[in-house]
Amino acid sequence: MAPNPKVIAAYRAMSSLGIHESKVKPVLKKLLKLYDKNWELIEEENYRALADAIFDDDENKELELELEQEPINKKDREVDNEAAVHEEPVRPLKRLRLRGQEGQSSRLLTGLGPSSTASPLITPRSESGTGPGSSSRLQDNIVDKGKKPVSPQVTLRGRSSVSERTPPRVLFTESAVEPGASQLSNSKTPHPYPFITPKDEPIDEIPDYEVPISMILPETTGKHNGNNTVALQCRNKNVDGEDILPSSNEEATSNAELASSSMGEEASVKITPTVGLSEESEENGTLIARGNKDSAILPHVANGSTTVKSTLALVSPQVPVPCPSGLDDAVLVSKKDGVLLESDGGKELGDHIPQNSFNVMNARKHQLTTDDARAVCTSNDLTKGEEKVKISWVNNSANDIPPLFHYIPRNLVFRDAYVNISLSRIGSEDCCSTCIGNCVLSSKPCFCANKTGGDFAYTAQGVLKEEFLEQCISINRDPQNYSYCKECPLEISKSDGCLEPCKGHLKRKFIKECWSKCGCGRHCGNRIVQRGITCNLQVFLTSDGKGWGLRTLEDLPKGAFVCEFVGEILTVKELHERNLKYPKNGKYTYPILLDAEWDSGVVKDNQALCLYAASYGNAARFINHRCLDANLIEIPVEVEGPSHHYYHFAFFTSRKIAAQEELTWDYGINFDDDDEPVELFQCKCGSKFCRNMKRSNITAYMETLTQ
Ligand SMILES: C[S@@+](CC[C@H](N)C(=O)[O-])C[C@H]1O[C@@H](n2cnc3c(N)ncnc32)[C@H](O)[C@@H]1O
Repeated sequence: MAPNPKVIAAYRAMSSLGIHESKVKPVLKKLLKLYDKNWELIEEENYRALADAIFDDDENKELELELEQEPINKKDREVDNEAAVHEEPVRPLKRLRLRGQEGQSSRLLTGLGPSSTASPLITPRSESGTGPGSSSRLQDNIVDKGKKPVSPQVTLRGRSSVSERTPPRVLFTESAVEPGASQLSNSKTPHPYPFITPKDEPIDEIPDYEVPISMILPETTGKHNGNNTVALQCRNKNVDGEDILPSSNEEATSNAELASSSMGEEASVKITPTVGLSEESEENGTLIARGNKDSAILPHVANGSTTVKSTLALVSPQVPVPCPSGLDDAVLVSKKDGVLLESDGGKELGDHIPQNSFNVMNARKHQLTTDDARAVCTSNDLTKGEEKVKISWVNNSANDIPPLFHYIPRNLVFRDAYVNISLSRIGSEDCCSTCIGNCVLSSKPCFCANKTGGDFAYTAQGVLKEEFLEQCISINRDPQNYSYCKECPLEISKSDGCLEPCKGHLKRKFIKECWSKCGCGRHCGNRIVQRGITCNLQVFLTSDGKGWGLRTLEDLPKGAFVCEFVGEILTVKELHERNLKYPKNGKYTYPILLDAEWDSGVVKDNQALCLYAASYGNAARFINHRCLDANLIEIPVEVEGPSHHYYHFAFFTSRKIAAQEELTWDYGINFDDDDEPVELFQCKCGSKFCRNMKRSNITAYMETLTQ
């Protein structure tokens, strides 16, 4: 193959600085990966980024050597590094390195050097090595959850050691912030969410967005009265005031409309899940679709665009609330015969646009008035009426407010994700079209129970069956339950041509719920997650330094559905692009991979999906991590169709939970994995099984040295 002229030019430029080709090659490779092969960035200022990176690499090696020789003399270096942070230029590579040093100097310093490949690695990572890939993961701000078994600490019920439990599903950025500090505080505490910088803006200028919904479940039901002023910690009511489950089949209403509906297999309306925004259009508040080839089909929005008014979830009357960066990211559009639709109410504006164009959603930036803000605060409902129940929040001082985000009760496609929901894709074996009433009460489980081993996952009381729950818990704790893709979409998404081996995906047990193509009624007991949140939750500031958390205000039985993790549906490629973008904006992310079927063959780009809740999400974004003995467990739930590329990520209680207890789940982080490319948070879960103990102790020890 002919040598790439750009590469040759880079070698030449470095050679003129006296840098040998052998030094340039590995660093250039990393840089190409980091910049997504954007040569312009590399060539800029006569290859300054490349030269910087090579010098950094040299420095790293020197420091590494020093560290080996002089482990205790760390304090001086940290002072130097701190100074370097202050004069740090905006180049991402350098910034990342320095950021890493703050928390874990020696580990990240090896990121670019060949020394990192020298250390023997443990299965399965041993196959991959840590050379180019590891630093790229750092630069991507992606932390995969290590899978390698590490020093066993505790053995649970004869299963694998606690520290082995490292499901690789939640991705955190290293810029995940130090929680707990007030965003509005004027103290010197580091700002917990750097992208939410209070500005001196009048409250009237707070931008607001109306976001049309892309995926609407048929059971989206009543809203509570937003005018109610709710005292903190009051019990929420299901607004419909209805029993969640009917006590008998007779009570259950059949879904006759659908079963006997004239809506045939092809009667769906195509909804484009995506739209791009032009900067120009954003400025004047109108979002112009750039178009997208993919479509989703939704049966229940045949009358056009159903919209959800999504506004900033939290405001304070005294405080100007800036719009977090990226809030413009999730914008969806619906297509209806080329008619221009206005997002509030799906009103037709009458202007026809060409058939092959997607609609313009008038996502005007609403001015949030002081009255609006006051209403939000007095109603103290994080959901702003989007859920059946209110979710209150409490703080310790007027200055503490949870991070700003758009509350959405259902996942929304950001742009490219292929979420094909159509009646025609639901085969007769994927639904129970002949059922009537409540399937769970029926003597013979219907087709929908096949996916859960021929029996329903739920009891007639609407909680998970003990056996099913225990199986899910044990699967999550057993590292044997990982499968590995031949070509991992996560690696492919980096599109740098050098694929690392798949790091493994947990093979989970799915729940399949009855849905609209089923004959049963909306009160069927096999429809739990699709009903949304029904329990009484509250967001609160934790007292142990984890930042905001979510708790229950009522006793919850074992196996009860609490909430699903809701966010924007991104392709992993889009996630990668965001991660490259966000360091610039100082934004943190916490995506969840929907990776249940990635090992099943080649997964198309637009089908490798994740959920991203930084800008658009629900109450689940406040659930903190607890190692191993968390009181929630995540279970994938199939609702709208048999696809396992898109599914719901639902949280159920893994034991009885008393009112006021904080809700936690195990993010699956392997804190002991020295190969982890980025520093996560210092775990303060308090569990006796805490996997971060070793590191906590080391950090505490290092802190005593620097005092
Ligand atoms: C999904 S958010 C949870 C909500 C978050 N506490 C907040 O204030 O918005 C994840 C972040 O919470 C914090 N966190 C979660 N679990 C933690 C734990 N066990 N110890 C310390 N921090 C934790 C970390 O900062 C992490 O990046």
